[in-house]
Amino acid sequence: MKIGFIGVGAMAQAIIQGLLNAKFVPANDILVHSAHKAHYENYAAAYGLTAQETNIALTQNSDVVVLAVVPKVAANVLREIGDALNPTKTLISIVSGISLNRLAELTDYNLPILRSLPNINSEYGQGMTAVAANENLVDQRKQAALAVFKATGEVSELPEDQFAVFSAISGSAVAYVDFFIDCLSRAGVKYGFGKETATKIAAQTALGSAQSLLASKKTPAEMIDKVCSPGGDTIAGILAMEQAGMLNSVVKGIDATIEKSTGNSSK
Ligand SMILES: NC(=O)C1=CN([C@@H]2O[C@H](COP(=O)(O)OP(=O)(O)OC[C@H]3O[C@@H](n4cnc5c(N)ncnc54)[C@H](OP(=O)(O)O)[C@@H]3O)[C@@H](O)[C@H]2O)C=CC1
Ligand SMILES: O=C(O)[C@@H]1CCC=N1
Repeated sequence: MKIGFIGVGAMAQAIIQGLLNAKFVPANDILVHSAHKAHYENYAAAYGLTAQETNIALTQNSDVVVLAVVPKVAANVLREIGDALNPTKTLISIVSGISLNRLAELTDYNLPILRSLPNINSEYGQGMTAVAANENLVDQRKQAALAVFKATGEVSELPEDQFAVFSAISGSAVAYVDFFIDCLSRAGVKYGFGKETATKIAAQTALGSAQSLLASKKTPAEMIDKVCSPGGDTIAGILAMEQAGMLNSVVKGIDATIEKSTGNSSK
């Protein structure tokens, strides 16, 4: 199976590296093209991928075409490759905010299309990807498209009307979780730890907490209660964080993320 990536930015590279790590396909079966020749050619050369001169050539030579450009250029790229797509090829979009119907409208209503929203942790096989398939993507072809993301982490099939929220609490939330880790690390620095040491401690604590939460099948609140010894230090910290508006700050951040991706305000 030849997989072509239109765009080799941050998210495409994370998926490609995840696929290479998983040995999903031979490196030269991954085709790439992007806006800047030096960028996609150097990237292809570094990892043994196959560079393509144009988006159209990439589409013609791929079984699966992954649209990995930013939303504002996606429509033009889809119009450009429309004639090179046909129902024997699967179109996968990772573009935030573009519906299955809009993808078909810009190309061809007969195409098998998978709308996806991955996250950057795909690079290390720790991704979390939402997918929605159109009615033309079924059976083996659908399984092959899902396999691209299963090779790089967890996959959840979701109705399209949940994609914006998913994107906020997963795609974008990688940055928010890292932001929290950085906050812990800076607090460590305030009290004299070196930044590198503090970050390692905070990151391992976040990793261990997430793994323990999933393994325990308990709720986050139950895990919090186990850490808060009666009359102890942690409950004092939780109360101070809440007094500073922790929960509201996070929800406001998610509101802003959803508003940006949909143009709709929840208020
Ligand atoms: N970053 C993330 O964590 C996530 C991103 N996404 C989605 O992924 C998409 C890409 O985001 P991201 O990787 O962050 O963005 P980047 O800006 O890092 O990458 C965009 C890529 O598009 C390429 N490009 C621009 N114009 C064209 C064109 N006309 N033809 C071919 N390639 C073109 C650029 O080329 P060049 O490199 O040569 O300049 C670049 O490689 C977005 O739609 C975003 O919504 C979804 C989930 C998570
Ligand atoms: O910031 C963005 O627009 C993309 C979508 C989800 C994560 N990154």
